[in-house]
Amino acid sequence: MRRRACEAPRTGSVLLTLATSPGMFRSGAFLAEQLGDLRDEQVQPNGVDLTLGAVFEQTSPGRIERDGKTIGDRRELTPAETDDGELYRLQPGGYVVRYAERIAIPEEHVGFLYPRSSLLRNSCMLDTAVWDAGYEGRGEGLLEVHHEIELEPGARIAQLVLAGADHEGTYDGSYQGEHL
Ligand SMILES: O=c1ccn([C@H]2C[C@H](O)[C@@H](COP(=O)(O)OP(=O)(O)OP(=O)(O)O)O2)c(=O)[nH]1
Repeated sequence: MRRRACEAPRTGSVLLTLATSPGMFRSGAFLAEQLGDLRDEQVQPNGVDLTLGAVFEQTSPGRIERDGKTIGDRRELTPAETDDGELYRLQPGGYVVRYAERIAIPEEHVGFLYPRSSLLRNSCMLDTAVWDAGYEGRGEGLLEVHHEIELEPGARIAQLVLAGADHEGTYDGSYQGEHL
């Protein structure tokens, strides 16, 4: 049974009550079942870890207009061959990263992506946006590097969580089906 906010008990924490109600945030196991094809270590209690698929440096300006947008050109970086295998060695700056996993946000849900805390602890940040119901593709984010870091291709860098959500229509934007 779904509980409306106004029906939440007055004792205890309302936030805690809502966050644990059925239909709110789904478990990592539930999301993993939707996505399939994940390594065991990617499945977390509350979400699924996404891994580093590709890294790009933007090379020309983009544009956001009132009606429409242009994404700037970019250059894909090649990881260095090291004694420890392939590594991206990233100097401070901003990089567009593409996640390796094919994401599909089921209807009646919305996705939120967070950086892995080890990135933050290494002076890096991943900036992310909303994952709409019905979106399918391999998405992208902005990696801010504030101190040089080495990242292995396929390393876990982010965690996707899925929440139950009302919506009208499903995602039909320009990124639908990207990089599949
Ligand atoms: O960090 C994120 C967040 C979302 N997405 C995916 C899922 C989302 O559904 C889709 C579109 O995002 P958004 O709606 O923010 O794109 P937009 O800039 O508004 O473009 P459009 O209007 O073409 O959708 O991109 C990402 O790749 N990275």
